Amino acid sequence: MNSELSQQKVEISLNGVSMVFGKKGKQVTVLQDITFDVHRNEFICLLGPADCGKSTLLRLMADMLQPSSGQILIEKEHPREVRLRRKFGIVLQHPTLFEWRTVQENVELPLEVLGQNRSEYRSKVDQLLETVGLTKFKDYYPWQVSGGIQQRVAIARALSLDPPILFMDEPFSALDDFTKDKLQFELFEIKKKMNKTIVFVTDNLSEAVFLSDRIIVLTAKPGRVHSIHHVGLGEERTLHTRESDQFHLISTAIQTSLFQGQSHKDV
Ligand SMILES: Nc1ncnc2c1ncn2[C@@H]1O[C@H](COP(=O)(O)OP(=O)(O)OP(=O)(O)O)[C@@H](O)[C@H]1O
Repeated sequence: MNSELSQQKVEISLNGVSMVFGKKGKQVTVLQDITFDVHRNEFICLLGPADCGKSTLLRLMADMLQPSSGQILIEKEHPREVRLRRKFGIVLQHPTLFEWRTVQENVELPLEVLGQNRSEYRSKVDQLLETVGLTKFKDYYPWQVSGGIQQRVAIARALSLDPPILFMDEPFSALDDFTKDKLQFELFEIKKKMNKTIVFVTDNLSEAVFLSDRIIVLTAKPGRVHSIHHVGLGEERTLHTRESDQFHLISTAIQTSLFQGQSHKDV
């Protein structure tokens, strides 16, 4: 571990986490003995081949599933406690917005459900819409805006209660390359501005390198931690980041890990 990282507070810790599903009368081990920490304000990507258990791992962290063995702690508590205190937000591949509510009303929904007073949260929501670049779309309905804008709405909604942690499951995979690049850049800026810890699932190497502080490379079935890579691109990401020597260097190293992780004999 580099010394800068060792000084940061551990926010999420996974210790020997395994997940076994029963499928057609058979037990299938999807994740095996997963151990790593996520530090406060870190951007971590879970990267691995299709079907290696990335989404399952994210769902375990978000208390949507319980591990078959091992332990997950967030701020030293069970994910359930943290979920009940609404200390994390979740963004999935498809934004699942309410079609009959405007962009602003979709973003406000979690605050409304909690019974908060609209006059008190309005200025906070306005600020959030500004941060994620949605101010000019706030009175539109989801069907009137593009897929990229819809996903921004889902991100803003996940941030509406100002949780310190964001779990994101392939949120940009359904978008075209141009929109994807734009949203990756914007997400990096949002993370910096709002000081969030982000755990992001992807099978896109370039996306993982562009966004992350560290990348956890998982092996093919069962998913295990093959290697953990410090990306080392610093605090600024620009249109030229992908052209840098460091970007190519780290991408090549991760590509090798992914390749090795496909074949368990090589791990
Ligand atoms: N509730 C469940 N019951 C049984 N099997 C499941 C369940 N959830 C996931 N699986 C299985 O776990 C395996 C891993 O799925 P998961 O979605 O976590 O992989 P992934 O790496 O995110 O895949 P992809 O990149 O293709 O989205 C799959 O074979 C899937 O069928």
